[in-house]
Amino acid sequence: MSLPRFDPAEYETQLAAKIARFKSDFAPLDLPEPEVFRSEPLHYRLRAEFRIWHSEGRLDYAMFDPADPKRPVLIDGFPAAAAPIAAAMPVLRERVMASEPLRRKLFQVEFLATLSGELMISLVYHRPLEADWEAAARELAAAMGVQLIGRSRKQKIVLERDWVLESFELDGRTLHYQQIEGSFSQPNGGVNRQMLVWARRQAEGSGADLLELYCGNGNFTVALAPLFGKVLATEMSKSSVRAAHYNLAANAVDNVTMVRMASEEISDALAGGRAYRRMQGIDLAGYRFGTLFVDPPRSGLDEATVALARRFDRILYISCNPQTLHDNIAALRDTHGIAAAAAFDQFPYTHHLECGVLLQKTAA
Ligand SMILES: C[S@@+](CC[C@H](N)C(=O)[O-])C[C@H]1O[C@@H](n2cnc3c(N)ncnc32)[C@H](O)[C@@H]1O
Repeated sequence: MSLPRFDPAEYETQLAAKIARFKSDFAPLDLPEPEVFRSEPLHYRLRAEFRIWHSEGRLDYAMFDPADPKRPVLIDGFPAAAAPIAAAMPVLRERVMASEPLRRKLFQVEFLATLSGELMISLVYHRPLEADWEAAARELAAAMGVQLIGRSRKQKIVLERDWVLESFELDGRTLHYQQIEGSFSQPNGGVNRQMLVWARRQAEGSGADLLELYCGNGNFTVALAPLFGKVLATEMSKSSVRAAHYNLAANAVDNVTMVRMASEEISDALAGGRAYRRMQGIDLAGYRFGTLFVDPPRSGLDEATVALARRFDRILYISCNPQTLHDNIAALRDTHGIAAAAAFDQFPYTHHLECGVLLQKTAA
């Protein structure tokens, strides 16, 4: 693997190759023709991080080629970066270079942007940060109009807030999402919107109640909840659960119960396993679950969660790893078949492909 080349002239050819591979790998599982959702060919990434390379008073953004990981590749810009990041990169570099407290032992820079135009920048150092850093950082944040965070070992300085607020229109609603520094958020904002639209289309008319696992900051929860009676949503990360609570309130979604639980734990609880303190007050018997929605990490569904999924009539599955998606669908093949499929090009110019499938029960 090497650093991607961002050449829009190659975009369609590369995407066609990924789709062809998806179709042939999944043909033995009777994959229906997938709907294909394209990315913007440039400026699509809302997250980016770069090492900082110091040389004789000069600073450069650097990336590392996995094929040659010791040699920094100095870059002038990053064509994949969303507009707020692309505009901020040269300004930040000049300002940091001109300021001793901001420049000294700066190791890494992380950007998190939103479609709504907000930007947060984390400056990561190999030294403790003191008052002179904070004074210079406040000036920088005000001049650039961004959220700024300083981090070093066991230290995190947040000047105003450690999150940005995403907002966009979806099927006639304006949705708002808090996205917290260091927590998961979808990297390609345009493709994420298309995933939400597709997932809503698959869920339409399913009624009954929804169980969602791996809900993160409630990205899909907020979009899907109005299509269901009640929703039980679970996620493992504390900061994501905090953001999810904020996002349910910010979008006036009031039919969701959120629990911080690993998928293995909720699968165990629903299989009648041990009593979990975090489930106290939740009337599991009061849910009429018809749909399971999952968006797991690259490792896919664990065995207990596959066993849980088997009990659902409809499984809506978003996956960032076709290999584990394939294995999970193969494991469910005796009870479920693929009713709809989609390919979302979240990661242009790489071999990665995000996929969506709707699995429907074919046998008890
Ligand atoms: C691909 S992200 C999807 C998040 C969310 N659906 C979204 O669209 O932003 C996967 C999420 O699963 C969570 N996660 C990872 N392992 C988990 C586990 N064993 N149980 C529950 N959640 C887990 C991560 O914290 C992360 O938020």
